[in-house]
Amino acid sequence: MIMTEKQVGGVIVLFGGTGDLAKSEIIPALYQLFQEGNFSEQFALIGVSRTEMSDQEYRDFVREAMENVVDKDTIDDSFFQHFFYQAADNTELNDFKNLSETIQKASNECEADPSYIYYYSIPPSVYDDTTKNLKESGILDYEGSHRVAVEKPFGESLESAEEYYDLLQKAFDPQEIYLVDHFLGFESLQNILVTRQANPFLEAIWNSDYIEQVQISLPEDFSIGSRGAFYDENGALLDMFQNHILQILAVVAMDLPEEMDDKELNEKKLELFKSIPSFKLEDVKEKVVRGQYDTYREEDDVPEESHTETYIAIELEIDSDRWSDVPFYVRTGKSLAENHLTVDILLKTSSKMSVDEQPRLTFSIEPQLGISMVVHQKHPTENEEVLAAAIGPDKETWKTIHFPEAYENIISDILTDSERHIGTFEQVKEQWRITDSIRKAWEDMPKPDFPNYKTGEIGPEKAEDLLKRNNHSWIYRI
Ligand SMILES: NC(=O)C1=CN([C@@H]2O[C@H](COP(=O)(O)OP(=O)(O)OC[C@H]3O[C@@H](n4cnc5c(N)ncnc54)[C@H](OP(=O)(O)O)[C@@H]3O)[C@@H](O)[C@H]2O)C=CC1
Ligand SMILES: O=C1O[C@H](COP(=O)(O)O)[C@@H](O)[C@H](O)[C@H]1O
Repeated sequence: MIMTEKQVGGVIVLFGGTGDLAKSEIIPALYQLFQEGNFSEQFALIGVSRTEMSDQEYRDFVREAMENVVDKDTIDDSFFQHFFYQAADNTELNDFKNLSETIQKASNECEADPSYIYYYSIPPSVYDDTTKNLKESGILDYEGSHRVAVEKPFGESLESAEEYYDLLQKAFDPQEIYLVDHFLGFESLQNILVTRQANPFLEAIWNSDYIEQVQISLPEDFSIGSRGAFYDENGALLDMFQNHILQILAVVAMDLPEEMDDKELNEKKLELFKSIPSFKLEDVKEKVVRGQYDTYREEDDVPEESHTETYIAIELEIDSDRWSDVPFYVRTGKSLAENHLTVDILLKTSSKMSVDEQPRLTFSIEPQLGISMVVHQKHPTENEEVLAAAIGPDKETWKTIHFPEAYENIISDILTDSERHIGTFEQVKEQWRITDSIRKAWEDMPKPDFPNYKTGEIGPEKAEDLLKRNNHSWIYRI
């Protein structure tokens, strides 16, 4: 159990309750928290989307979502009694009057506590109307506490993120606003911080004296599926780099505070973001590679001439003494040969002999978990040779532990007023500054020659060249 000694109740309004994210992540996480006994009987969830459905149909939908992730014979039916549904177009104030009635009905039936969470699992384009209508319909005037959770990407640029946030602040206090980046909920990402803090020898080498380069890799072996409309507007830069990748990079590169409390960690992370320079046009030409997989333009809701990138590889620099001249390489893409989330810290070697693999420390975040290391050792039979040998991870320890899913940690934070796995708006603004600088340069460059990589392969050739310039190469796990 990850939440608290105390069970929580209240009302969750899940906007986008029929969408991909609700089905694949949010509902299963809620079920897990329910199963662990974190919810009291006094809780209700209202799914909202434009699709017409009865409460019973929504309960069936939720059951189906659960059947995808747990054995259907083991599902606890009492979970579904807490679910209700309201069809509403979030852009229509009138529909919020119906929503208000459904909230009252669900609250009465479940005797729900007067604590309200509004989860925006909806396209960013409807965030503003949702906030306005929640306020104007009087829902936010109900007695009790009100919190809002907003999915990434938060905004479409620094400017629009500021506008969204201003509007949110007209309806909610800053401490009631949760900007969700679910990667921060990965236990194995948080583990990087704890490992650094708990092993002083690591902090001692966590700098350019010992570290030659860092690689953060998030290749995905699946396509954009049914998310064409959303994806084509965003691309890999906004979908993965602006949020997840920059947050991972911050966890790896930030200075550690003296006290590992949430506030100080967030401040150190903000300092790190501020030390990443914005990209200039020349930097982008040299250090940013984009790609598109061969069949992307045939996907549903994707224009035939789309120039949206489904792949990016970027070399970032961090302007600090700790990281001077250490390149941070990041890459992500759809329809690739690999599927994992891995952070490789490549270490300098003093070995005179040439060894194929460089010494490194690896944090495997998904789907494998754990830490492993490659060190240079004496060759057992050839006295004059050195070989690279792997150490760990300790699979036996991991086997005995249940790792909460990312969304369990995130939702648990929202329910319990914690900010452990939540970033801040100041960080989001810095993330946009960096991202916008790349986008601005792209606007001034000729359109890329897309598509430029084959489904099921490692990505565009130019991504290889990006590292070759520095005599480095990507670590692939195929
Ligand atoms: N899917 C994923 O893996 C992840 C998604 N996210 C973020 O989560 C959010 C949702 O993504 P995802 O679930 O994939 O998107 P989907 O397109 O699958 O779902 C969107 C949901 O919003 C509803 N919706 C859309 N427009 C309106 C409207 N005007 N009024 C009311 N409801 C509306 C849709 O239902 P209907 O059409 O019936 O109205 C649907 O339930 C996005 O911000 C995305 O960036 C974040 C992390 C991962
Ligand atoms: O936010 C997103 O994340 C997923 C990857 O997250 P995971 O938890 O499924 O590994 C990514 O596929 C998606 O495009 C993006 O919107």
